[in-house]
Amino acid sequence: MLPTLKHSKIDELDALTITSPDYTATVLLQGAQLIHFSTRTGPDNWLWVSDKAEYKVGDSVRGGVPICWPVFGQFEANPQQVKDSFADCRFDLKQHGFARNQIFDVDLFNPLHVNRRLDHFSSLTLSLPKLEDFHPKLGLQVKFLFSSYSFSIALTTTNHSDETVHFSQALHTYLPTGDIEQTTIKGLDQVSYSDALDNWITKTQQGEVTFSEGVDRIYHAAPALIVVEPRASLPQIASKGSNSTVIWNPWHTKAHEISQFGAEDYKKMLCVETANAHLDTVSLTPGESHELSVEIMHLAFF
Ligand SMILES: O=P(O)(O)OC[C@H]1O[C@@H](O)[C@H](O)[C@@H](O)[C@@H]1O
Repeated sequence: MLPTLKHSKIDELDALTITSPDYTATVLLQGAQLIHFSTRTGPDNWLWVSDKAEYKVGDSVRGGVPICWPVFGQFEANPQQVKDSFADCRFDLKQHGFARNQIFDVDLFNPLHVNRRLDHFSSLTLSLPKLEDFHPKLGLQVKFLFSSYSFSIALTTTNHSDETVHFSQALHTYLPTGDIEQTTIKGLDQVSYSDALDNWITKTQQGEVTFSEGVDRIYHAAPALIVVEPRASLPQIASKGSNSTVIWNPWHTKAHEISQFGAEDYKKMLCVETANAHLDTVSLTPGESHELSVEIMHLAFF
């Protein structure tokens, strides 16, 4: 049976749900935000979404995979060339850009792709509509691929202006965990990072990443990662077009500063973000495109 696409409303927001016998995925048109993916063998949501999530126009939902674009993090913390590229931008770039609050257009739903290994995928392609007065002129297309064992999200940014544009971005993936204090991330040993909670000092990761206090770090590399947590599943994360990885958990100490976030939520989530952020930015000459993508598989489900 081919996957089907159904439109629904979650409170104020339009959602598209793709259903096949092997998997289910739900994407919000606001922000092209994936909020649910599950498979027959991994039936719980692979993404963390806050119980306090609000589905309101103009507010990014806390959870799933928000898209930070065309600027990651606080605008002022970006390199000067990014700030210069967006100096005349009339959209709100204070934190994580503005794409996460925009309503995307649906370009295409394709229920069946087959790869060389004869795995079946469906795809959904959304794009940022042409925005009046968006300067510099950048296009953004978001393509989701769903299969019985993985999902991927690819952001393609195209420079339609007549000058070089420098930007930053992230696929801000929220993952669930059974217990943050027993969660580790493998793959970042010896990678240097900027510690946002310690004056942006550069440090070097020793061994696996563990969580016993708030973590807000930008690692200066994007290797393949495995998240090890107490439940049986082991998300494996592969990135392309990315040179930085953001790891974030606000802990109870900052929980109250985060919207749509409960006091205890930090125990059950972590963010592993596929990014070009902080010292790492993308530069596009006129007419050039760049693709950033993440693929998540669950090893234990094979
Ligand atoms: O509350 P927001 O805007 O969704 O941001 C959440 C977090 O996003 C992370 O990517 C940042 O590293 C954190 O510093 C930030 O607090």
